[in-house]
Amino acid sequence: MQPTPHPGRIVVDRLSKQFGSIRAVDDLSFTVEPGTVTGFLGPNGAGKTTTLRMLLGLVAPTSGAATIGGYRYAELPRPLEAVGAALEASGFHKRRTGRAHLRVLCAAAGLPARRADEVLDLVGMAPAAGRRVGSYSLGMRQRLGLAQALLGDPTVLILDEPANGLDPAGISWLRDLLRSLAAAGKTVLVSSHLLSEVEQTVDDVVIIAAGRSVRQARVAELKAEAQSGVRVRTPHADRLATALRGAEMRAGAEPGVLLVEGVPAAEIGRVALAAGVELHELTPLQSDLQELFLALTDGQAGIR
Ligand SMILES: Nc1ncnc2c1ncn2[C@@H]1O[C@H](COP(=O)(O)OP(=O)(O)OP(=O)(O)O)[C@@H](O)[C@H]1O
Repeated sequence: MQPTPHPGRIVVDRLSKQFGSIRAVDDLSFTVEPGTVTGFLGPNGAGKTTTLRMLLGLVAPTSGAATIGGYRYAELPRPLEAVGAALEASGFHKRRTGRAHLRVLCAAAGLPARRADEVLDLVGMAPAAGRRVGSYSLGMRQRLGLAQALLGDPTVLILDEPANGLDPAGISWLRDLLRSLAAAGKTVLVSSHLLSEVEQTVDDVVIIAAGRSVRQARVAELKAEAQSGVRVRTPHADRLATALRGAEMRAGAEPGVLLVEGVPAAEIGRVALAAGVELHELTPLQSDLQELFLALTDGQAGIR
């Protein structure tokens, strides 16, 4: 007998979708674990939304399977408690208030009406709960979409470009919310076409281009790869360079500054200490994840 999968585990297994002559998703496989925030990244047209729609049973796969806790969406015993999703911030009834919109959904799902106010509060929309959705800004509609996704207190949260339309304070708020949901054991999958937008939010990334997986990794791993060196300032640059022999390095623009590639800052510190070299600065240079993302997806970009 197969072991029962964790109810929060998402498994995408050799998933493909053909739309006429376009292979929107092509033999894609990945797993998303509970307790993590995973970024689902790719350029425009890469196949992110199509994949999420297949996960949510809104589009039938041409082949392969996408399951949540071992079930295809349509087979989930209690879908609202299993999965909450926000695909796009439209499709709201413009003349209803945010509160009324959510109360209709509560009634349909057998949830108490007060749950509408609880989730509006959770997404910072309590002050606008009584306003018509038609008067909401894009960012407010995004928050309402998120509130809707959270209604059933689901184990898994699937969000398509949730940061769209949010201001910097909103993005930072979203980051904290998603991190706290993951810390509470939920599975969070968020799509984005900007790695830089989600790099501080996500633990893992699945990067796709032209419907295919190009990279799956921990963000920390990608950051280490994209790391563009360590700046070291010392009055004994020559001695340090000798002690670090073998490492790739060049002199910085200022005297006493060395730029070292491929050796972590901690290791440079250790070598300097062992060699009795005084350090005045040891700075890992800003990694440029977006550059790495572009390099990974280059030439296979989305628009087909
Ligand atoms: N219903 C459909 N009929 C035909 N083609 C479709 C359909 N839905 C998506 N596609 C095509 O499938 C490809 C993938 O689209 P998808 O919306 O999944 O990409 P995406 O990664 O979400 O892009 P974006 O970042 O621009 O939202 C595109 O070429 C798109 O035109």
